[in-house]
Amino acid sequence: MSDKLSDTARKTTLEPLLENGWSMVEGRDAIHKEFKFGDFTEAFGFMTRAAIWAEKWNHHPEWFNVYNKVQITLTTHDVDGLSSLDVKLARKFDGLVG
Ligand SMILES: C[C@H](O)[C@H](O)[C@H]1CNC2=NC(N)=NC(=O)C2=N1
Repeated sequence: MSDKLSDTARKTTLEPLLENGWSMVEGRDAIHKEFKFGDFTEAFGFMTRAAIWAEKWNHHPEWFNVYNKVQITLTTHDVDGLSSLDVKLARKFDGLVG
């Protein structure tokens, strides 16, 4: 389990994600990003790789897929808000497509 992100951590670790396509979800302490791929196979390939990391770190995305798009919301249900695990997973997901 991870603590809710401190104000300092939000500046240092969340800010870079918000400059890289992630945005705050309105009304929730959560971040969101839409990933777009060439087709469904590529999108599902990404989801498969992402799922393996999520399971390894026991931290799971809320996500929605249609064809070549994957919309992802990250938050930590155990603390009812963002934690360092969300930052860690967001960075990993960005890395999988980068
Ligand atoms: C019992 C189990 O460890 C918890 O429910 C984990 C599983 N995956 C999780 N994923 C996310 N996103 N938030 C959590 O609080 C969380 N908790």
